[in-house]
Amino acid sequence: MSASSPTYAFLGPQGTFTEAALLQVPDAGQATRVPASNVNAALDWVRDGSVHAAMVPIENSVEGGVTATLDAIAGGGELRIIREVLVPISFVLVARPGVRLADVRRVSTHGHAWAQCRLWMDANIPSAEYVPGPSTAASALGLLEEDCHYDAAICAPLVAREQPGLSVLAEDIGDNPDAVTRFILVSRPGVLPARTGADKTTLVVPLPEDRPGALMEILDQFASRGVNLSRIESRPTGQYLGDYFFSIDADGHVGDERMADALAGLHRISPATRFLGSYPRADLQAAPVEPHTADQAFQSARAWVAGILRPAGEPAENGSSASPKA
Ligand SMILES: O=C(O)C(=O)Cc1ccccc1
Repeated sequence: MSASSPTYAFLGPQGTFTEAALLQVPDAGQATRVPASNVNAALDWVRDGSVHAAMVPIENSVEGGVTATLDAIAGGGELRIIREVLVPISFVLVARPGVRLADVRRVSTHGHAWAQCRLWMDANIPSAEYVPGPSTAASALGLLEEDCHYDAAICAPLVAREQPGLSVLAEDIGDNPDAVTRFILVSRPGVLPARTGADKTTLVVPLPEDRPGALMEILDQFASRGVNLSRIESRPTGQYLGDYFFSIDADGHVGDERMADALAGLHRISPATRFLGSYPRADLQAAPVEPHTADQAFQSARAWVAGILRPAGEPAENGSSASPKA
């Protein structure tokens, strides 16, 4: 891995929506791009230093969180999200030339693509059996293999255009024409992306065991500091039945006083809370901030308490005295 040109892993092979997301990263077009066969492999390459960063899907507007990614970043060696990318998604149904829609019995694709084409499938090939694939492009390319055991695949229009061995049986088969998937660029902990004023923070918060109201306490750390949540999902830790963590996206940057204070509160309640990064929002939308939760309000509140604690007559760090002038 050379220091000058970055190496990026992505959920491959070529032609996945994840590759389209990676190509939105300014230097990715010229960078070395390495396809991974699954999200875990891509993230392990980041952890062991074989790549600088990996692009993986995290959430889509129809199915919600991509659990493979939520689980993979929640455990193992620490990782940091340094960027998010939004990709509008449209799907096509492809098959080998000569195969007709009426011939299709088994269809392969990524689970999130299948979930987003359910209505179309029910209306057009109701008896089709689903064959889970590692990615949309992997399923499409699988059709070209000699021993392929399915008849059609759901993938991005680009894959079909670039593969002469595939023909398009149907276009725009997604149930929601406005479907968008969110992808994250993940690196090892290092430099924190600068605060832009329109940022997002991702956290993993283990639910404290057997404590009534624990979830409410967690939520209150955000609510009482004016921090809005844009995603919250519970996931089983896999350790034992009933053991859960929360995967959370919150509006703001750890450099914002209200977010830093909320994180400190979370750490008191759930010390194994994991910080997964603060990074610019893809939509550049700044969250509205009430005056009483702005940085200045936290700073003046801290100064007020410090003044109470300071021995009488001792000047504050900025030289002013805590006691009001007569
Ligand atoms: O399989 C792909 O092409 C991916 O990049 C994962 C995915 C699948 C469905 C919608 C968005 C992303």
